[in-house]
Amino acid sequence: MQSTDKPRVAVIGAGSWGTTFAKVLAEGGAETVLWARRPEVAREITETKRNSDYLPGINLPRTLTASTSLAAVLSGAEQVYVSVPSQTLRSNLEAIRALLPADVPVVSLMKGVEKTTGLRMSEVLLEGLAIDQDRIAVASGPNLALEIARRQPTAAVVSSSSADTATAVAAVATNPYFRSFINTDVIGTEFGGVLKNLIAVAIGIVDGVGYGENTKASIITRGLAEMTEFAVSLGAQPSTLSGLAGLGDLIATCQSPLSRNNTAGRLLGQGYRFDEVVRQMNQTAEGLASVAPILELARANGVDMPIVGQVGEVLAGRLDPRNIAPHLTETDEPQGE
Ligand SMILES: NC(=O)c1ccc[n+]([C@@H]2O[C@H](COP(=O)([O-])OP(=O)(O)OC[C@H]3O[C@@H](n4cnc5c(N)ncnc54)[C@H](O)[C@@H]3O)[C@@H](O)[C@H]2O)c1
Ligand SMILES: O=P(O)(O)OC[C@H](O)CO
Repeated sequence: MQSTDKPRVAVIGAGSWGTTFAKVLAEGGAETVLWARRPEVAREITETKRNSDYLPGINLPRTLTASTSLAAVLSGAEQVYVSVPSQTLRSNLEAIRALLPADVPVVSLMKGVEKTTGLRMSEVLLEGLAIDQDRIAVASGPNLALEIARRQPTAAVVSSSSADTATAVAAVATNPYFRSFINTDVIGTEFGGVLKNLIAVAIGIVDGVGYGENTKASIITRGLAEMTEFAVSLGAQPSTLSGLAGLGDLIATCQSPLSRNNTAGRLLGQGYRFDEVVRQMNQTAEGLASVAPILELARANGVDMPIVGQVGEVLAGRLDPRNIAPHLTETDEPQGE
């Protein structure tokens, strides 16, 4: 990155999180430009400093502008942040690849896995952009967009196989109300964000059914054990799963009505079918698409995921949501905690 006081950064995706992260970067001092898919969204952000569809009531920084031109947004960017729905990343990268400035860090803000391949978002970035792995970073943590857009104090973690890249990104993605820590455990950081969504769907389901705090605490606690076993089996450090990207995000997502995954679960628990829930959600609930590929990876690695498995059964319409709670283990045999 050039050593200017105001680095120029690009954010791809003007939904809730892309817009909020752009606000974080701009309020940390970066010259920030957002890429929006829809012209009316780009116009509203640039002209009225609002993104009313995604962040109602939030005033965006005066310096923040948006455009539908990827070339204009990426030109001169010293860091690039990507926040589109995970299932659309690969096709978005086809347009980004030729326009990406040389040698700049590319940061995934996403929390899903690709349904067709089971790949994490940093792996899709690696394939789709054909850049050095050390240029790729991911940012994750207990980061509900609307709270951060309201400048409520929050921490995140930036992870890259290169500590230098993680440090450079965290230095820019920090402001008085948003603090970025760093680590080099990309696998643990990404899987933390993906897996907590699935547990949040389970929590939403039992909430919708009407079960109380004991049920939810049991699912959160056993869910963290399930998340940790899965992620460690795929190469994560256990400590990452007890950090911001694991436990931290699990707490935020499971207890907040702002969470789309939690909301989707609640609708399922109230008796709506999967297709009805998808129709009602007008924002991305990543967990719904990640269940199947995560269960596939778990099977391939010999990991039991009873809670995520039950979520999959509810989504498929094979399990009554009221029966999800007792299924915290694969068998009725007593097990060590
Ligand atoms: N919203 C949050 O609180 C939050 C926080 C942390 C991480 N995330 C993650 O950020 C990612 C983006 O989530 P979000 O909340 O911004 O979602 P969103 O639904 O609010 O916005 C998604 C954005 O991607 C754009 N997009 C680009 N290409 C698209 C395509 N082909 N199809 C559909 N939309 C396309 C949409 O126009 C929209 O602006 C997800 O992986 C999510 O898990 C979200
Ligand atoms: O709204 P959700 O469920 O996608 O969760 C948002 C963030 O990931 C919380 O950290």
